[in-house]
Amino acid sequence: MKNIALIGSTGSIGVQTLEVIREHPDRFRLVAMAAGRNIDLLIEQVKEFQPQIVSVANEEDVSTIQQLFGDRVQVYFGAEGLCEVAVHKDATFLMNAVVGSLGLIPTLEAIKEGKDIGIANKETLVTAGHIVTSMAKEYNVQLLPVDSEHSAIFQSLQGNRKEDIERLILTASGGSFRDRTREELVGVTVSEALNHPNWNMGAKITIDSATMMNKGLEVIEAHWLFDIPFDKIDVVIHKESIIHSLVEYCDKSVIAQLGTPNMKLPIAYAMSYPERLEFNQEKALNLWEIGTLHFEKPDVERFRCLQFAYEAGRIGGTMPTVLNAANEEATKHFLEGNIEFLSIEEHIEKALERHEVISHPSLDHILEVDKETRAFVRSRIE
Ligand SMILES: NC(=O)C1=CN([C@@H]2O[C@H](COP(=O)(O)OP(=O)(O)OC[C@H]3O[C@@H](n4cnc5c(N)ncnc54)[C@H](OP(=O)(O)O)[C@@H]3O)[C@@H](O)[C@H]2O)C=CC1
Ligand SMILES: CC(=O)[C@@H](O)[C@H](O)COP(=O)(O)O
Ligand SMILES: [Mn+2]
Repeated sequence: MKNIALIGSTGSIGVQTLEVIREHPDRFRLVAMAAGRNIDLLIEQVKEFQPQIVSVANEEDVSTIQQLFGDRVQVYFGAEGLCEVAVHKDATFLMNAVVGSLGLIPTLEAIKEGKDIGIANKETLVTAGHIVTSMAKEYNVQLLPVDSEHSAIFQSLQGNRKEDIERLILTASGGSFRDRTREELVGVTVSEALNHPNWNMGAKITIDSATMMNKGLEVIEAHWLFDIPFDKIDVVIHKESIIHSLVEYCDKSVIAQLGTPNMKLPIAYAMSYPERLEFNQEKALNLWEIGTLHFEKPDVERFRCLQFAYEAGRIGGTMPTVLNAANEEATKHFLEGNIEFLSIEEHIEKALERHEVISHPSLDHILEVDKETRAFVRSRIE
């Protein structure tokens, strides 16, 4: 039995993590969970999974949970609450399914307590990948990829030697606006941007997918997870999202992982690695039905965020922190209807241009740069 702590239980990855736990009660038990503001869903989850502790984003929601569950559940809130859940004494595995760099501190705290981490929350690796990976090594904990592309790479690496890797190839769907020209992006609406062709995900990552910042963040995520230089990480547009990513080896053999677009597979693989769980209810891949798969080179003039991410990743230090923080802030304002879709990349570009990079940043530097970048983007928008 593996005891799981889950942060981000009410989100897209969180809900699917709970489905995996529900379908495999002989393998997993939920002992601690954290949500943000979706208290109605959290209450249903607490009733069903009966964790020992829960956390919510806001203090005013604590009493609602306490009144319903009394002494059966301890209730925390805010950033400290997220950490309480992440380090719960009975958990051996943390599923980090929150969105944004707020996942960083709970991840580091869980690593210090020796928990293995299922990492869906890519922003944590983008903003402070050097700290997360070096601490994971120091405390001998596993960072198990949940992001579909990184799970595919992880699966394609099994049984092979790291020194034989020639190249990682990340696939990208191209997002909601894959077939539009730059001119056709002027004035696009939030609901158009949220209409991802293949995946049903949270709002922030769906917008990231439309700007292709998602793929940029994933390039940096792959760099840290697999310790591969940026020159050896490529992106290919593959509109069907059937091949989840590929690894090319020195003999030019390419190993890929395929499947229907379904996040439960990578979630379960991270939780059960190195074993695989049976999934009888999920739709199997039917290549006869699919027939044809397509591949294209991404146009970095059209998808500028992908280029920004490569540049920020190569510069390193605090540059990826700025990339991530500016993107989080600008995307939030797009979702709130305050800025145009194409302004997202402008705000990120300006934040990157003005930043004086710190080459080997400490955690304090990262937190300060994150805060300062968000304030800069906010001030431009206001
Ligand atoms: N969805 C997907 O298929 C994939 C997602 N990912 C990555 O996984 C992560 C999660 O994505 P996704 O599930 O789509 O996101 P969602 O927006 O669906 O869920 C985010 C979760 O974080 C919680 N949360 C937000 N703010 C706070 C806060 N201040 N305190 C505590 N909890 C908070 C939300 O709580 P609440 O809703 O209650 O406010 C929710 O549970 C992201 O980093 C994303 O990039 C990676 C690959 C695929
Ligand atoms: C499911 C998943 O891992 C997402 O990150 C997905 O890959 C987004 O699709 P894009 O390829 O459009 O960014
Ligand atoms: Mn992905």
